[in-house]
Amino acid sequence: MATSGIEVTAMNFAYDGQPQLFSRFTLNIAHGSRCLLIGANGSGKTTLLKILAGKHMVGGRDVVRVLGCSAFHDTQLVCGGELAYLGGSWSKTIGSAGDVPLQGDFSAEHMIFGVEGVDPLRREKLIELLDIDLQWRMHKVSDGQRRRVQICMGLLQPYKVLLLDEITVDLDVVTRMDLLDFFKEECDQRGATIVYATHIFDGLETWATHVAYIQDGELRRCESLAMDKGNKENARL
Ligand SMILES: Nc1ncnc2c1ncn2[C@@H]1O[C@H](COP(=O)(O)OP(=O)(O)OP(=O)(O)O)[C@@H](O)[C@H]1O
Repeated sequence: MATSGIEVTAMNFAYDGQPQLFSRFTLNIAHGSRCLLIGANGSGKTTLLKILAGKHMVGGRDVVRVLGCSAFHDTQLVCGGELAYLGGSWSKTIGSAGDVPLQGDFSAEHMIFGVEGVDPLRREKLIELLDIDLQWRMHKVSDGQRRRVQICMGLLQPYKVLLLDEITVDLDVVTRMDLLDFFKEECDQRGATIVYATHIFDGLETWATHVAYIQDGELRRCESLAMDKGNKENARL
């Protein structure tokens, strides 16, 4: 069964009062791929992921398509958990104050078990994988521990498309590798599609199936890595 993954067609985008960041930008990511999104600081990776996550309205319904639906207009994609975005710091937007870090004396258990309609086995697996102590108080843990709870919550629903923006940056090496293995399993077993923006390439040479390289809002390269397996070129990602 052929299912569409991510399709961006001739997309134009600029932040208010800024020059055009994406101009007639086109990208196709096949269903079931693990695509690395790479590029220099400011090249547009986060912006692209947020657009794919339906956080910005860009053009009409046909410009940014995820799983055959419009990323922005078809809100059931995000509400139903099929399209998930994990990135940035854990914050909430408060009116004119902008993004304010999440504060408050909550336990990890309160946060994780607060997500409704979750398969308990999947939840158990994630808690174990991320080595989370349910008694952690969220305002007293390290950045990496807080990040693990954030990742756990973001993965509780079995997404079909997962957009990751540098989320493994605070994780220790072992947890990062375990998580990458979990993502690979999710693609192989459930046909999930993952786009992962990162600057840390350790262990990704054989993990990724595709790489997309953007420079100043332009797609410079988008290709399969499968043919290159074992090729030293990949090690220089
Ligand atoms: N909210 C915003 N308003 C205006 N301009 C923005 C905003 N967010 C990002 N930009 C600009 O858009 C461009 C792309 O930023 P973006 O965050 O997408 O890059 P990036 O590739 O994710 O960078 P990094 O690797 O540093 O995370 C940059 O020039 C940035 O200054």
